[in-house]
Amino acid sequence: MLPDFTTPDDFRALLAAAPSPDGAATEAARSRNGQLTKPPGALGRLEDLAIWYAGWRDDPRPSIMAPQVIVFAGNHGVAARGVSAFPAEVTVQMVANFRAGGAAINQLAGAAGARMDVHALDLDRPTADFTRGPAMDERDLMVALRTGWKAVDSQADLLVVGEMGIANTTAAAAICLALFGGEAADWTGRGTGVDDDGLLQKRSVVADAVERHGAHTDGLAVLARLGGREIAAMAGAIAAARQLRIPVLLDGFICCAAAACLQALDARALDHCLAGHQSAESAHAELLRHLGKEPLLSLGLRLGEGSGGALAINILKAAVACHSGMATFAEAGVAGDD
Ligand SMILES: O=C(O)c1ccc[n+]([C@@H]2O[C@H](COP(=O)([O-])O)[C@@H](O)[C@H]2O)c1
Ligand SMILES: Cc1cc2nc[nH]c2cc1C
Repeated sequence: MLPDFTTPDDFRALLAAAPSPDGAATEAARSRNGQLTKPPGALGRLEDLAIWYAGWRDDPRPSIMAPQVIVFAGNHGVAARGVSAFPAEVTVQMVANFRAGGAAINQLAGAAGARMDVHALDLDRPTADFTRGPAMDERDLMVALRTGWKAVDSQADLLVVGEMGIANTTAAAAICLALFGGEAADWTGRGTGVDDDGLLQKRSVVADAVERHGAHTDGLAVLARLGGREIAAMAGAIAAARQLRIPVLLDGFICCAAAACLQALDARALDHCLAGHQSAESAHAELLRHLGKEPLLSLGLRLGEGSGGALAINILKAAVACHSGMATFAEAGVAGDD
């Protein structure tokens, strides 16, 4: 059962008390892996993926039958500052496209055998322009966090969270600058494809925002001041998945910025997460280094929507299928190496 929360302190307490992978299931999976009909280590990273998954699911021989993809959408006041190649109306238009089945993520979730849910958060009430004040007040932050928290299906066995929000690469860059420091240019990329002038404008908006709000180590303060509703909802969903022992495949730059806010709250908060892919958004590689995550895929995607996470479901499914479905040396009558 998923506990509920109402205040930021409740949320912090839940994160601090979140479950860890099961040691006995991990060890049993490691032992099984050593008996499978292949030279030791020959399935490379797939072996570690399956053992990791087994530990989180508390099942030495698991399967992935019910992956869930959730796309959260939000609108950003900072979009009015000329930081995106596309107008803010695209957010609501793409939500209609997700619901009609016409977006890339519909196809990628389908190809991975995942159910897909879409949550649009108050699209007609954009967050405040964070160069002028906090993007969200505490109430808005808690509503968005709880939307994400409650969106996770407790019966899912793998989760991908994705987003749609024009201007949200600006918010994600500001979050990274506030949490990790450096220069605005280090964290600011082209998003949907701004030109050179747009990139300069975006960098100055990111620098202004962090100058106004200051660098912070508190993940909830950073989420409220510089984030957005879909970013907070992704953080809520990732945190809920941990409570439910549902492993998570992280998506691109914005998803990982949401995850970074959780990591700032608790160093172990992302232990149940893997990086699904490395986005082409220029700062994603550095963000993944800060999260200590090695991406499963690197295909030049810079779409968001959960696309890279959804693609990676297929890799994890394949790893778990090998682990749980292969014969052991004894079962197959194949001579071992001893
Ligand atoms: O996931 C990524 O790494 C990623 C990189 C660039 C753009 N996006 C998507 O593009 C939108 C944000 O881009 P922008 O230029 O409006 O900030 C938002 O809807 C994201 O889903 C996503
Ligand atoms: C068309 C379009 C689709 C998207 N999907 C995620 N972000 C997006 C941004 C745009 C502009």
